[in-house]
Amino acid sequence: MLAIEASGLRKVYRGKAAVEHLSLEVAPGEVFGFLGPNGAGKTTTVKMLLGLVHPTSGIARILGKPLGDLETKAKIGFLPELFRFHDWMTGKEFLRFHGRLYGMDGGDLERRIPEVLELVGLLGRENERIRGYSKGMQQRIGLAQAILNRPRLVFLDEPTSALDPIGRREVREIIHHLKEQGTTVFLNSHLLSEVELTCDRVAIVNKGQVVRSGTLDELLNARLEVEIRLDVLSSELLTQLSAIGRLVRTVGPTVYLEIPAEETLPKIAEAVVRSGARLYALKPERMSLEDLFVQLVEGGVG
Ligand SMILES: Nc1ncnc2c1ncn2[C@@H]1O[C@H](COP(=O)(O)OP(=O)(O)OP(=O)(O)O)[C@@H](O)[C@H]1O
Repeated sequence: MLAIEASGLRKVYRGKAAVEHLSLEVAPGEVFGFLGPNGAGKTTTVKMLLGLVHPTSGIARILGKPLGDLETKAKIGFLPELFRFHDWMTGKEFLRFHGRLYGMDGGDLERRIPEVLELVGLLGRENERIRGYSKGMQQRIGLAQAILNRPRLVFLDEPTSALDPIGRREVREIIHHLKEQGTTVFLNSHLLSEVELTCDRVAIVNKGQVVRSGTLDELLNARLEVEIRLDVLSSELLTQLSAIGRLVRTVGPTVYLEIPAEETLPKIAEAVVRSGARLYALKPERMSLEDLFVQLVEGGVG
């Protein structure tokens, strides 16, 4: 059973589609990154998956059940973006308040609160008012709230955007811990380097549609940029190399070539040797998620 399965989801606001034919599959236990530029339809998608907004059309199942199923809702956690806290409450009061909203009973809630406080590194600070917490602590108490009900699936909307590098690392560790416990994590984020470090699989969404999805290896190994360092570069060799891959640039006798796969590397070496040039380096580097994101979003690749 998939954690999330969506097919042809569409949401129209006042005649304009915010989400269009969106299909997704998220496996249980996976940390899934959902990426896209501002206005791409990410929040609308999450709201539909959470059962907060009705799709105009399309179907989705969450933990095997149709959208809006009440029993399923009890197994889902959610940390909204820029979560507004009742900041006059102490951390503990805040968690108690949310625990009751989740319908947790007193004994279970009192046992669970110290567990989540420990997990987010706030044990010992629970009797202080949230108003006095740093941004990082506020984000962590928000995370504690999102996992209080031991969810099988957690949606985190930009959980690290307000944090410094240490705060980000802490949130990454919490996500890692959730994964170890088998929790599925659906992460909305603009911070692509974070996503590269955290996620097993990603989907990139643009203008309401998924334009690319897969594991990071599948997406990023699909294109390699190779540095070919030579003693001399003849125009014949440059022509031959340009036929093997896409010429990115040359710097003196060094050529940068984009190639589709590692299997192309021996061809490059052969072409160089045949031309009589000497090969000092043949260095493939995979694209960063940021390169791919910019290419898909700016190039409008479907
Ligand atoms: N309640 C609404 N009424 C009308 N239009 C809406 C509503 N919610 C979203 N939209 C529009 O739908 C589109 C997608 O918005 P959405 O908030 O889902 O994008 P997003 O990818 O989450 O963006 P961001 O990264 O900026 O949060 C936008 O053009 C937005 O203006």
